[in-house]
Amino acid sequence: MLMECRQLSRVYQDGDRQLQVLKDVNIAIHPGEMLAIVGSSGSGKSTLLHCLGGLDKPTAGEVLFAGRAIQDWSANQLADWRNKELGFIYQFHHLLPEFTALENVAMPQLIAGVATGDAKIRAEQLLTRVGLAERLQHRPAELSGGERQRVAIARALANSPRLVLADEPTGNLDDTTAEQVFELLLELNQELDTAFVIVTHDNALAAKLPRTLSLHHGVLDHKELIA
Ligand SMILES: Nc1ncnc2c1ncn2[C@@H]1O[C@H](COP(=O)(O)OP(=O)(O)OP(=O)(O)O)[C@@H](O)[C@H]1O
Repeated sequence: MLMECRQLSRVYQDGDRQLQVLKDVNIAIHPGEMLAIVGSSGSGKSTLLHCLGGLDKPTAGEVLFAGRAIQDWSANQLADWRNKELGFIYQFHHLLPEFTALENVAMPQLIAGVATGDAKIRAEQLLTRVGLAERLQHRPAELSGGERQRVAIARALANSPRLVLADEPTGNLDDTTAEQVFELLLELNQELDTAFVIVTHDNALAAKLPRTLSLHHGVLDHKELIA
């Protein structure tokens, strides 16, 4: 199993009130699979993704990556793990504005200790794969919204992660561009050994994926059995 949540709960303190955002969530994510998490606004989707990515800690339960409980790790261990094993894609691209597309995709590799020349070669290959061979030297402000998300996708894949977590990756795009970017994610999942978890409120896009989990007020619709 690549990643698991077991009886995951997250409670936020809201003044003197307790807000239960996730309740006893069980999920098992297999290597290389692709799944969507859907649910209405406030149902806990982003909180779940943050718990999977080690950006938020569960109040109760466990989050396991390759059998290891990540909630016990130090901030340094988590940062190193995120850099090497995970990729993140957000609704807004979060690219570094003063750097070119090529430099943005090379950056996670440089942080991981890859030599500059090798990082640039891989960045060029990835950007070519996502259709941006002619845009390597452009800065984010010189790219369209769809192109920026393609750079963000290439960046997320730069260190060959085992898992990509995407929070509304097409949420800021028009329908046609959203569909194209979503198709690209599907193709990349087929080509690579990388699992993708995609949070979306777009049920039509989610329906294209082999598996969809639905959150309602922090509870998964169909509780999954852990093997
Ligand atoms: N750090 C926090 N402190 C207190 N409450 C929080 C915190 N983070 C999220 N919440 C609350 O938890 C609930 C779930 O939020 P979350 O962002 O996970 O929902 P979501 O399904 O991703 O929503 P959306 O689709 O609108 O992004 C919301 O009611 C939110 O206000």
